[in-house]
Amino acid sequence: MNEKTTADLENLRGLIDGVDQQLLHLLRKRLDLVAQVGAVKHGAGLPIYAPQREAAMLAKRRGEAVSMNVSPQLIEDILRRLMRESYLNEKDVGFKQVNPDLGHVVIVGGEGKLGGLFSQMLTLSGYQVKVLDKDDWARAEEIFDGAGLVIVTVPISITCSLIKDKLSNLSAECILADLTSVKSEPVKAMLEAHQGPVVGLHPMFGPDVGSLAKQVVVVCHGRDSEQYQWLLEQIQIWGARIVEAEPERHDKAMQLVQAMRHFSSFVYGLNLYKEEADIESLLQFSSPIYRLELAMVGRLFAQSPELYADIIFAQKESMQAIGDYLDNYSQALSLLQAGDRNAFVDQFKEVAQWFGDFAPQFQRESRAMLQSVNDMKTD
Ligand SMILES: O=C(O)C(=O)C[C@]1(C(=O)O)C=C[C@@H](O)C=C1
Repeated sequence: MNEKTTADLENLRGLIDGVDQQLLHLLRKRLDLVAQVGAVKHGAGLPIYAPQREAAMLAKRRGEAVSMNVSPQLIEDILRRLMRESYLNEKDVGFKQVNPDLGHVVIVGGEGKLGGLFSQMLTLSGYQVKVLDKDDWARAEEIFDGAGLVIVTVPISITCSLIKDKLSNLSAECILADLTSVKSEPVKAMLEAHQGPVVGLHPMFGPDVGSLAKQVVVVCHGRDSEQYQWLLEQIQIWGARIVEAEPERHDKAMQLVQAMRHFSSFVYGLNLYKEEADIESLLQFSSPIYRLELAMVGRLFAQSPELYADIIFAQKESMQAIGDYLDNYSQALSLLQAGDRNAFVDQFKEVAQWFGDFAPQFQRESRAMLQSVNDMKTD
């Protein structure tokens, strides 16, 4: 680089620094305004996530961007990222308490991560939360006394027996709920053990989400739904969407969404290990989509084996779904072994047709994810 180029670059970079600093001041200003919105919403009991406002705002800013010759996708990306920050900041103000007359809440297994998250959200909404963990059963009577809501969040393998053995003496006004990732058996166990209101919940997210905005909570109604309507409203104020489902339909979906999905990730990791793959060089040669795939598999092994064993072993019917996958894998492999390229292409087309409009939709969604993966690269 000659001296002039160096000086020009230095000058321009100085100006860019100035613009970035202005951006920073604007961000601070936006965060302060969002904090005020959070306080207003808290007072009025409005949900943290306002999809209509977001859609209207994004459409306007996109239009303005076009007229200023700025990419509309750029402003949308930036605003979506800022709104993610808003969810976190608005959360800190706390939430309206929908049912101030409720007695305290007991979280059975509250030292677990999901239990901890619910405990935090309920506390931020003004409820008194007591945790009952495995060493506290000697004090159980005292902890349950006066409770308005008991939430069970213990490993799936012990959920039903715990409900049956330990939760059959709750008062009839108390709401009994669970957060288990299968629903048929736990809801049945709760209905058998308890006379009062019963509801099965399945939060479709992990405990590290930060905010519940845009997350989904599946609800399986048990008994006396009018008694726990406030709880569903409270969850919506936290920003989550409620999806109602019959326990059987939910559990069937989980065989594919959870058991089969996690099991194939497990086998993928097992295979890399047995093949003695060199992760460093896989990463070096990986396309963004492969990196994403490796991240999806690798993150499994950063978590608790018991948790995944619990999910995978939860329903014996999952074995059928996993067995079908193995059969399809073998059949597809036999096309390859037979060198039958045409049959592979035909099969591909058949599946693509079945995916229909979802295929291009998933392609668009993954494009945005892949760009973020690329943005995160530092070398
Ligand atoms: O306008 C609101 O209701 C806000 O809470 C602010 C804001 C934003 O950051 O602009 C954040 C979350 C909502 O989903 C919509 C918009």
